[in-house]
Amino acid sequence: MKVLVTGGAGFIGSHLVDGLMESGYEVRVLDNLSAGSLDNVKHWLDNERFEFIKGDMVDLETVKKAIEGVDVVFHLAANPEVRISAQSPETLYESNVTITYNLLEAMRNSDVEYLVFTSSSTVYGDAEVIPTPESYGPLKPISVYGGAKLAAEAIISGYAHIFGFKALSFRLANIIGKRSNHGVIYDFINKLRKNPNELEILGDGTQRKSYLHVSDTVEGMLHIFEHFKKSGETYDVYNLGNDDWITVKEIAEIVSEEMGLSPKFRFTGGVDGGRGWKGDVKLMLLDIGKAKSTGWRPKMNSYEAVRRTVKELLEG
Ligand SMILES: O=c1ccn([C@@H]2O[C@H](COP(=O)(O)OP(=O)(O)O[C@H]3O[C@H](CO)[C@H](O)[C@H](O)[C@H]3O)[C@@H](O)[C@H]2O)c(=O)[nH]1
Repeated sequence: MKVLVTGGAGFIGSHLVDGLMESGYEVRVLDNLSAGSLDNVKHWLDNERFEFIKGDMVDLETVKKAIEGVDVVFHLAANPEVRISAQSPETLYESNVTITYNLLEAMRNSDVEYLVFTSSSTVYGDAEVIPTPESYGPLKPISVYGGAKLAAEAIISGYAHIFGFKALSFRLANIIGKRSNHGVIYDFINKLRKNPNELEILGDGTQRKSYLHVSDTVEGMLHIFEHFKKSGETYDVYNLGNDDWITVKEIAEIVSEEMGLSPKFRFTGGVDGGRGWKGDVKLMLLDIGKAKSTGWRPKMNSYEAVRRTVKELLEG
């Protein structure tokens, strides 16, 4: 079976590539290397089952070429920064909606059977039900990023029903681990390397979210994909996260402890009631009952995943 991973040189994408290669798939990666790095997949470059294409999905012809001969597409290429919603909405639209539309247009006349998409917990906005199940609605994202992910989910479902392929969306919690090059843990480590005496925390530090290690994420995606293939469904959605959650202040404490530091915490206060930035969801915990009903379980909880990630990022 031949698989295309868009964004396969990125953080989650490269770990997924590892999982697929280890399972014996033929894997092609399409990545524009804007945020990803060849370094993340360099250990596969000499493998005859692996192929790398540097290209931008904004160009439809590039996408059409990349899906030639492919049975399954894992679509992970995206700009993951919720925080640029206010400054660069057009970037988020292009890198989440336009390129997904191009992929779907390319798939119309192709033999691709399955599309797996990484959506986000941010589609739920400030959910009134916590833990939030997939059936929660109406969905009111509070960031352009979350809106763009929801738009992408919606057109994927529409194309799947009209053009005869099957599609699966994962609404991911905050995914962390080795090779991540953005996000709260990465930021805290960099800030403390610059100034070990003081740590700036955006918002009021009470933002509480669920974090899932990338190893559990990839295991979940591959496990649930197999389950989905047997289900006969045209389109389905699964939350992927943890059963617990952790505050930003607790993350700051774990990062400081692992670095052997006791910095003074300086809270910026943030916006809109202590959020790090406009559109930052303050409380996020997904109901992962549906994912668990397939037999998948996260091996690390949010606290363990955070500690492990700090160690991994410090090791470099
Ligand atoms: O220097 C910092 C950086 C972040 N934060 C806080 O830490 C929390 C987490 O922020 P991240 O940037 O790590 O992650 P987000 O919650 O914004 O979003 C992440 O998780 C989402 C899903 O839950 C999306 O998938 C998205 O792509 C991914 O970056 C936020 O409340 C933020 O305010 C700080 O206090 N200080």
